[in-house]
Amino acid sequence: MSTSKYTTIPTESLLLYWQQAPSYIFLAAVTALGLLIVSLSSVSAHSKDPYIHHLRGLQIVHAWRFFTKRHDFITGKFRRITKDAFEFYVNQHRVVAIRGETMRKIFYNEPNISMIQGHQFLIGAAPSLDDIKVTEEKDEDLNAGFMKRLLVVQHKDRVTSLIPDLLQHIDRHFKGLGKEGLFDPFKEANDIIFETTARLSACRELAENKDAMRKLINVFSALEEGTSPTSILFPWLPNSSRNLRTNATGSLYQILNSYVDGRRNDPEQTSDAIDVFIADGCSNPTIVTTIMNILFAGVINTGVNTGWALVHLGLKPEYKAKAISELKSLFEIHATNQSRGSLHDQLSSIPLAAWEMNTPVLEAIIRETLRLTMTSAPNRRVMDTEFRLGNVVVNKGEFVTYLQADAHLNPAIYPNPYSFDADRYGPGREEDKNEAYCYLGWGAGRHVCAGMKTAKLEIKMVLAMLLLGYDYQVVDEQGNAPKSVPRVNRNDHHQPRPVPEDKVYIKFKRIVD
Ligand code: HEM
Repeated sequence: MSTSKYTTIPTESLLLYWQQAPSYIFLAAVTALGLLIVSLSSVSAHSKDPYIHHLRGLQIVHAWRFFTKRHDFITGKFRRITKDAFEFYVNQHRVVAIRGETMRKIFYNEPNISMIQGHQFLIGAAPSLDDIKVTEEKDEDLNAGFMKRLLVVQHKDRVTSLIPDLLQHIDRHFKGLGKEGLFDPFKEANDIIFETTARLSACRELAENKDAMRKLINVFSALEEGTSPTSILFPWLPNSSRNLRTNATGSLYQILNSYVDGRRNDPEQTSDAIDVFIADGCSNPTIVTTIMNILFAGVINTGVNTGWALVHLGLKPEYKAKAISELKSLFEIHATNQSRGSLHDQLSSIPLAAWEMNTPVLEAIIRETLRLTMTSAPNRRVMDTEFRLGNVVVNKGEFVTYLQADAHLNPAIYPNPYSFDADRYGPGREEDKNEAYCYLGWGAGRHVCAGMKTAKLEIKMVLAMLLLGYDYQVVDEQGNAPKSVPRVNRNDHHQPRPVPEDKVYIKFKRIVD
């Protein structure tokens, strides 16, 4: 009898053994083989450009780090090299990472590089009806069509008429948390912004339906989970996260489509966005795609930055006091006899123009919040002929990536860059003018955020409601004041919340009726 602990499989039974192997063994083997092929095939590919540092080693390892630890990967590599650009490969596609003012200026100004294609390939996550084989009519430039509809959604008359509703949504949400207690600022800010963005971009029935809101929020989280590095780097592998993504997009379509149908069948026409789109002759897929994209922009950026603004103000009493005083003086100027009721009624008396133009303290707080949060990497794909960034050349079809942290956390531009200091933009300092395009919170050059006004209004309204309606402090898991400002999870390029060890809460007590 053999004493070996290993079983020897005779060669002739290997085939049989393989055929009978459970499917996960098969999957693992296919994965390993795929990894090997991808790694080996890209290991030696590199340009001879003397201005670009070529990352040696297995390209799949670099690509993996780019998708899982993007911030650490890019900053770590730049720390070790002297050139201002390095290249690596993602699925055979060359990606060039750049740094410094000269290349940043060209990156943000160049017309022939595509932001959409850059983000689609190197970030993913945005929902697309292509994933569920629902087609939009393609007779218009889709991006131009989307921008046109975004203007409709953000038209000042519509937004003005919706201000009372938006404030009521925010107030109702906060009231739902009770008179005092603890909440997670990132979760609640995310949910509130989701609701207000749904009110702005879709219709009242959707924003007021708590179940539908909850389902949509869950679907958006599933979309993020469905954009795993594996699904991007090994698109040919059977992959559960891709199924998750397809299912999530399917549910998203179903929910939003039912509201579009609902409005189509309702004889009463409102000024809600869906009705305006229907009146403009848009098809259901076009309307659903528009709402999905606006919600997505709101979810990934507005929610997380609102959460951070609440945290920074909670930790900086001097800015909190300044913000409260600014809001109270707006009240005094704009309050009418009719607006002496609840907090949201009172805030509704502040006109849109005043929210936009007469809130310099809140503006500076948002600006500084974004500088600290928005440190990930916008991406571009070269569409026409080669793209020259000074001496660095990127060819048609290839990608360029620029880490915003290169500017936002650069001590030569923003002294003491990790500290929250909303006065750094004021007269005499103006640190955001220290270099060209060194403030990138809302983008720059060719791609400035098209939803900035909406996002700012939403953030200001949430801050106003919490600052005027509550006493609040930021506390850690033990209920104590945190010893330092929570660190941003800079490797999360979807929603940079605090790193898990620095999780914080808002301890609140309502002080108005
Ligand atoms: C605090 C919230 C937000 C922040 C910080 C933010 C930031 C940005 C940034 C940095 C860019 C440029 C990206 C790049 O260069 O690759 C951008 C572009 C864009 N954003 Fe926002 N965004 C926010 C909210 C929104 C919202 C709510 C919408 C829609 C309602 C929106 C719509 C867009 C669009 C359509 C573009 C592309 C513009 C273009 O193609 O030129 N954003 N945003």
